[in-house]
Amino acid sequence: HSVGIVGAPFNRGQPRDGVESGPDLIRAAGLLQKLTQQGCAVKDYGNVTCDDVPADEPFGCVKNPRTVGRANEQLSHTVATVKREGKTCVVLGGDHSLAIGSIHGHASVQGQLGVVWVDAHADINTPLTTPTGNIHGQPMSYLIHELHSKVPVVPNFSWIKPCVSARDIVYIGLRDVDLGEHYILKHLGIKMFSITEVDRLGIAKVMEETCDHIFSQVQKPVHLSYDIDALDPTVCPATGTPVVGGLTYREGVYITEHICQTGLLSAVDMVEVNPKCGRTDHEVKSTVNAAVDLILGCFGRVREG
Ligand SMILES: N[C@@]1(C(=O)O)CN(C[C@@H]2CCCCN2)C[C@@H]1CCC[B-](O)(O)O
Ligand SMILES: [Mn+2]
Ligand SMILES: [Mn+2]
Repeated sequence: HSVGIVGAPFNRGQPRDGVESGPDLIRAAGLLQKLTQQGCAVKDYGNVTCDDVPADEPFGCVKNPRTVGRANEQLSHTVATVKREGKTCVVLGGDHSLAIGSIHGHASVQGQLGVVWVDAHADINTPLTTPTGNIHGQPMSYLIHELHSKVPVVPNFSWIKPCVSARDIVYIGLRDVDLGEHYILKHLGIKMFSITEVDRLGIAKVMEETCDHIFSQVQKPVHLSYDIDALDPTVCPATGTPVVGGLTYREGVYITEHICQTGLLSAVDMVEVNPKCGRTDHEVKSTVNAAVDLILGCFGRVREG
């Protein structure tokens, strides 16, 4: 595997400090060395700059729109460069608003994508449905063709062209979905496996059905957007919006191993690691180490050795 690492220390998509340290914490835990040891060719593209845009007043409810929009435009260009160089792109977050730039840049080079969104949350609020105004709860709404007419043009977001079809999306791990999001998911008929389905079917069947759904019409490159809060807070406590009853470590890793085996993984985001949300050093380490292991699973690490 040829891998390009991009740091996206974004924190303006949500209110908590600390998530901007995610990229360098994950690097410090040895991600690049471990990928190299398991046979990957790894290139580090450094961190995308995301300086605060001055006077970044809310746009309706939407908070920090200009800063988040500008940072994602930069990220989109960087991800496109990594893809043009023929590498699988790994974006290290940073909050989940980075999926705007990551998926946009990916699609600008690869065209039609399959998106697997692993998360406790759907992150599909529009500027008009968001209960918090935090853009990390909204990224998908800016990217989906079928929602284009429902999303107002936010300052510094006009560069975004919708690039994902509702039928090419699968959610895994949902357990905290807002009313407006649930309406959107049902109205668009988006495939989702909540934690209830994971319990009912088992993770192996969930992954089999996920791949059947995404590859039903045609094989396409896969964008895996992995929010660390999909895993249970006992495994990954150091995150901004923890929700009880999450995926086990084993289920989390199984997802990445299965996606790896398709041979179609083209980009992966690893987001929402926030060291300041860990109460002890052990909690931070547990969260960061899980993030590293999930990424290693994307690139061929198998637990049997
Ligand atoms: N839907 C949300 C939004 O702010 O839009 C509301 N939710 C918090 C709220 C707390 C009270 C019970 C209901 N949930 C967080 C989520 C965004 C998560 C972003 B992610 O990147 O962590 O997934
Ligand atoms: Mn989440
Ligand atoms: Mn998320």
